[in-house]
Amino acid sequence: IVGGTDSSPGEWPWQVSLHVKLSRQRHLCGGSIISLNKPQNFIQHNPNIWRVYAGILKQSEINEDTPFFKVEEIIVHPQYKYAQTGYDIALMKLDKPMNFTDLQLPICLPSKEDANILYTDCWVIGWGYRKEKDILQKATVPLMSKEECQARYRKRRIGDKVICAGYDEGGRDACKGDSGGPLSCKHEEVWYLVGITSWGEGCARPRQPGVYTKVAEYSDWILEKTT
Ligand SMILES: Cc1c(O)cccc1C(=O)Nc1cccc2ccc(C(=N)N)cc12
Repeated sequence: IVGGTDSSPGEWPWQVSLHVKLSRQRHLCGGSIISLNKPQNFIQHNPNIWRVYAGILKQSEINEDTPFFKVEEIIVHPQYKYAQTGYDIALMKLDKPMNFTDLQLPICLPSKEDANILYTDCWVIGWGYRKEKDILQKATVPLMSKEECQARYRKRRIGDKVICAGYDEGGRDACKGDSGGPLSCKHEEVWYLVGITSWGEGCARPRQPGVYTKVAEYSDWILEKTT
């Protein structure tokens, strides 16, 4: 996150840190807890190198004694190639059910009908660039129309299944390492997973907004894969 501020304990209980454990272990990207039913027919993606840390505020809280979830199965959207061409969404089935606490809770999924709601209180969070931060960073970002976003990214196709957010003057944005994390919007006292941090040209540059997977456009797919 660029231009953000420190989060408080329990402020974003749906945020998780995805670590990869090979010879070394490190934070790779974010993710969001959504409460699913029984997922099935998950495609394998070498799930056993992943470690999911929930209820974490600082990366320094993580050590060899910190509990984590293993990933039993991963499903990546079948049309995903790379972030810029969309379908940048994946589901991870944890190896055991998560008990919810004040520090680890699911966020609500928007329904397809919610695709046109004008959200005005949206935040992007993560432990990503710049300067890998210890404390989970948060930054509020205004959503942008598809037309304005397309005008900012002439060489790219900005379709209906992404949502853009950012400031024309730049300065506040998600960045590498925040990928997979939530664009959370509060609407009528409820938080919704409106977007998934996907890509952007650089980070927090003027007139180069952040591009997020528009979750409302995938609610059918998510439900199809998890019920
Ligand atoms: C390619 C690259 C780096 O190598 C290092 C840092 C940033 C970048 C980059 O151009 N953009 C990015 C690379 C990977 C994930 C990103 C996620 C969000 C944003 C965003 N601006 N909302 C930019 C990203």
